[in-house]
Amino acid sequence: MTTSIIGFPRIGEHRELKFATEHYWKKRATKEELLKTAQQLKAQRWDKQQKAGIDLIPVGDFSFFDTTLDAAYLFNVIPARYKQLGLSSLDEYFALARGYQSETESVKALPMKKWFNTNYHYIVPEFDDETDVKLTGSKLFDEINEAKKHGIQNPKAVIVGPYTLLKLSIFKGDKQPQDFASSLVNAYQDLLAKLNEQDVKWLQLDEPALSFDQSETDLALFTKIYESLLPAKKAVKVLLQTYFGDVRDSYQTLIKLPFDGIGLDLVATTENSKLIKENGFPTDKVLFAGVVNGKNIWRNHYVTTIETLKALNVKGEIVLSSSCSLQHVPYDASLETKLPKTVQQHLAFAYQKLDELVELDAIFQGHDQKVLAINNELFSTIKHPENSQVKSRIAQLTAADYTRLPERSKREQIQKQVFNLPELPTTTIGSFPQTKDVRQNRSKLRKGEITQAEYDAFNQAKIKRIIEFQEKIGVDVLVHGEYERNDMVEYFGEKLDGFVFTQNGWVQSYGTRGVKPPIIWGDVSRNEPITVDTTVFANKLTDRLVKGMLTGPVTIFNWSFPREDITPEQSVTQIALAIRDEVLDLEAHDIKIIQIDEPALRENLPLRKSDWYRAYLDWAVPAFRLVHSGVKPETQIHTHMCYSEFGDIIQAIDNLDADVISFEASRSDLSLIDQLVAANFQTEVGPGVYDIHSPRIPSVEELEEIINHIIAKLPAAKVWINPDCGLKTRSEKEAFDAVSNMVEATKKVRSSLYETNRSL
Ligand SMILES: CN1c2c(nc(N)[nH]c2=O)NC[C@@H]1CNc1ccc(C(=O)N[C@@H](CCC(=O)N[C@@H](CCC(=O)N[C@@H](CCC(=O)O)C(=O)O)C(=O)O)C(=O)O)cc1
Ligand SMILES: N[C@@H](CCS)C(=O)O
Ligand SMILES: [Zn+2]
Repeated sequence: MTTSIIGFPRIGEHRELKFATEHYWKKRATKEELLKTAQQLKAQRWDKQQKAGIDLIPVGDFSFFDTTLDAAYLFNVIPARYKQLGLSSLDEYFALARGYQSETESVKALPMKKWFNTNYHYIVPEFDDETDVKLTGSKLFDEINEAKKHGIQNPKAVIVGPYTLLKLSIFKGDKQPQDFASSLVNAYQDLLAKLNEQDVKWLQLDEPALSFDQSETDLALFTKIYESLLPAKKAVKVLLQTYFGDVRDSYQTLIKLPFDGIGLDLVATTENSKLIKENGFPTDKVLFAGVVNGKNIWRNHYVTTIETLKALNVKGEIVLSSSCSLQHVPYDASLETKLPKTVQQHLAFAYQKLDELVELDAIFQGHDQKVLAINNELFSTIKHPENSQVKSRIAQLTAADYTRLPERSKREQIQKQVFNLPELPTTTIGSFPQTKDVRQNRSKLRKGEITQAEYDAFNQAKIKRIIEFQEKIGVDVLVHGEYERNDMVEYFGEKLDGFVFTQNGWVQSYGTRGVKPPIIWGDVSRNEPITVDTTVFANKLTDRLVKGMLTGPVTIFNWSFPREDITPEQSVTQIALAIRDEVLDLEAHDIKIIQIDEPALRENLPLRKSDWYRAYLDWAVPAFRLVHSGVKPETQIHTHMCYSEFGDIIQAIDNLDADVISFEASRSDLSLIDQLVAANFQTEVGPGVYDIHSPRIPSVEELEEIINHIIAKLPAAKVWINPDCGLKTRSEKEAFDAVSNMVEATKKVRSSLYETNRSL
């Protein structure tokens, strides 16, 4: 046994799981049809891995929505309000992930958060004082049986570990994570017993939470859990798997505990290699060396990898593995037929990464030096297109380019006067539903079935309709709807020089939703306007304010596959200059409010706090300022962020120096508001008043209550009212009803505010 992977993409080579699940949700397919698609996809993944020659194949990494939710469901971490719905287990599972609404019932979805520093989102499990943790589910065991039946003789069972499960969950009652440790240990012991019965040889417990800073209390909890759990393992070997970062504070603990294997990410950081070299690695444990990058799509440079492995000087057994689950990269680079060969030959998606592991293994064992030479030759020819103009523009930047004048409080006064908006102005985050006809229109353009003029005319009709809708219900700051965008990052990538695109490079973002990240291949520049035509078209249709809508440089970078020959700071600055030009162009075309979305700002924050500023925020925040520092005082700059923990970087967010920021806050119970108050946050804020990822429509009363809650804490003069993210994933009915309720609720709160003011 010499190769393994942590996990594999599960959406299907052609997103079969997305379509099957969405059909099931719309009652256009039966449960049996959905299960059949899932079965076929699992079989295909196993076949691919087996054929490639992977020795230890993960089972349990498949999911209908999210594997953290799968673990919570398996262990009965299901709040009573979902159980009370009396649904089938599959529908109950989906209710946790997406919320549930019927004639008589209405339950919100559990919160969704970014999975560490990726664009994948997990569902946050919820414990309360009534949570009775025990092994009640069977998914993992069913999949082990299924895999064995399919001919996978030696499956590696995979599940989120107990420590990470506790660290990522929310606790609604008085009980704290440590209060659930012993019942969780019992449940995992039962899991081990079942796997023993199934004659499973390896269990991979994913504990990526160890990549965060660990306090003494954290480590004590971790140790307590595993000291109790590991004696129950009997014949099952336990692999403690980490990824995305280093285990500097837990390494000593890990090597002392009786794990049979330890999995470390040797790509994201050099720290883990350093730990092994300096402290040694126990000969009685297997090192699962994460050497093939699960987060980026470039080919592995074998010489460097072999050197890294040799330098570890590990005397015991080494299994070559991926640095994290391969779910963060697309399935198959060989499906990409339109890329220039100069680019294509450097790509490795999940299938190619399986081959890389097997080839590396052969080289490491001294069998295949020819492959090594071919790989070396490939790397000697790599050449990223350079742009000297961009380089010299960056060289000439000074502090003034990063500073917007006058200061924000003065701008706030000027803008209030110029715009004369009512209290609690309403707006949306940008996108309106990307309905089937919108996608089909784009698909027809791609296939050459319609002309560009026909494509544009269709989108213009959509823009006209959505402007009319917003005017009719009384939204204060309008958007054009983003109909022309396949995605908020891919679209910008397509319009900028320096990017290349895949036809089928889909990666799961959450549930059934996927993205096709563009690839940064050369220096980035803007050679033509991007959004000016559509925004100006919308602006001319109404007397109300229309907000221009851009994606910020950090988000464009984070949600693309980045080149690795220049630093992230260099790439982001190049993109920032390109978006700056677009901002100034919009302003020159009479667009008075411009939103520059940065939902990924928090995502790429280093996992270790000591690296936050020096290694990231010190250049990421200025990059945003560079984008908007050139506009007039009366041009209002908005930004938007969603689905991350913002509490700990609130100051950095204020330092972006935007005029207004909209946040996702509704799914996380608006706790962000208290943090904003505590931080004396200066930017005007639009805390999302409802969750757009759920099909559930919030009532006017519910929204009134939320708005009142917000303005009880924040000064109404600084508050905007908006949904928590764009509406592109909703149906038109869901979006229209919810936004109408939001505007109606705002009007009611507004009039009661005026009443109160009058009576004072
Ligand atoms: C806001 N978020 C985003 C994130 N990351 C991004 N890169 N973009 C985001 O907007 N991260 C955080 C959050 C939440 N994440 C997401 C991610 C993805 C979606 C989403 O709605 N994805 C769509 C796919 C979008 C897209 O690229 N569409 C293309 C292709 C459409 C297509 O499938 N076309 C078919 C034909 C159409 C038909 O006949 O019906 C085809 O080509 O075969 C496009 O519009 O052109 C998804 O469905 O997964 C939301 C939030
Ligand atoms: N403007 C984008 C932001 C999503 S994070 C949208 O509305 O979809
Ligand atoms: Zn968002």
